[in-house]
Amino acid sequence: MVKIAIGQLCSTASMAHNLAQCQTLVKKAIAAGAKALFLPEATDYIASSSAESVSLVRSVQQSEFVLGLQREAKNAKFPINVGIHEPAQGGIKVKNTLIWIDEHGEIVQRYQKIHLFDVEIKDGPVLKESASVEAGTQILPPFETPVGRVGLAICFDLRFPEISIALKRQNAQLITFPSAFTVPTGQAHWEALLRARAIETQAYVVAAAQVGAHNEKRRSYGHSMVVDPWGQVVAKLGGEFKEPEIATADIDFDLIDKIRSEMPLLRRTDVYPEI
Ligand SMILES: O=C(O)CNC(=O)[C@H](CS)NC(=O)CCC(=O)C(=O)O
Repeated sequence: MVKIAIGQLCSTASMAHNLAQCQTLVKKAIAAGAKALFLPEATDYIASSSAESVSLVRSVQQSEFVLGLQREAKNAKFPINVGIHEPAQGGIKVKNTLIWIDEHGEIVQRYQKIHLFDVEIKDGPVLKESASVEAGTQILPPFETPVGRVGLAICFDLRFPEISIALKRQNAQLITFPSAFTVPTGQAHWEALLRARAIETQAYVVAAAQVGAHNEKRRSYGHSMVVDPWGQVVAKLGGEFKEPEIATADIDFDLIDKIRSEMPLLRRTDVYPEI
């Protein structure tokens, strides 16, 4: 059994301000006895346009935000999973990535978001992530951490169960979906999707989310949560932003093993392809 924390905040275009919010979250997570902190998608910044996003991006070696979090991780010997932006080749677009900073402060794993959020919902959000973001092309194999074997995915990837199924096949015990969901799609789908991914993978689903108004145009749904491998919501935050908040959950490895042995989900790869 090991405790994890999810952090919920409202990132703006100020990386210094976002780092300060994360430093608060690290303190709260450690005080609560957590052994790792999971932060949302795009925690380094949320811009108000594609052009602003491209103008803000820095390499990890030059990002005050990432360097600051690496210092936190190293000083406290405390792993941090955080969604950031990184420059793409050519300097025209950015990558939407998720990095694992280990207890030595080193970036040891990196996943690049595969599915980009291009939507045009009538009377709802219109967003074209692909205007500024380059899509990833690989599912990252799950990796060992002090809080279990972790598989990485980001936000809109949640709607594509293939990633979760592939991570489960490779024995992930925790699957992350750091997010910045829109309010209407969050109200309609967020919890149902997260619980479905947990139930079908029999893994913990760890979903740290952005919350509140980032700028005049963008607001996120919040409701960060952790779902256990039986589909129960075991940690949950709200949908209003007042201050950076954490919630904690115990990761019970025996529960994962018990559920997987009591109800084996053996795939019929003779009927449909293995993912
Ligand atoms: O823009 C950034 O910097 C950070 N990226 C995001 O906020 C992304 C792309 S706009 N948001 C989503 O994928 C929301 C998905 C969603 O809301 C759904 O699937 O319903």
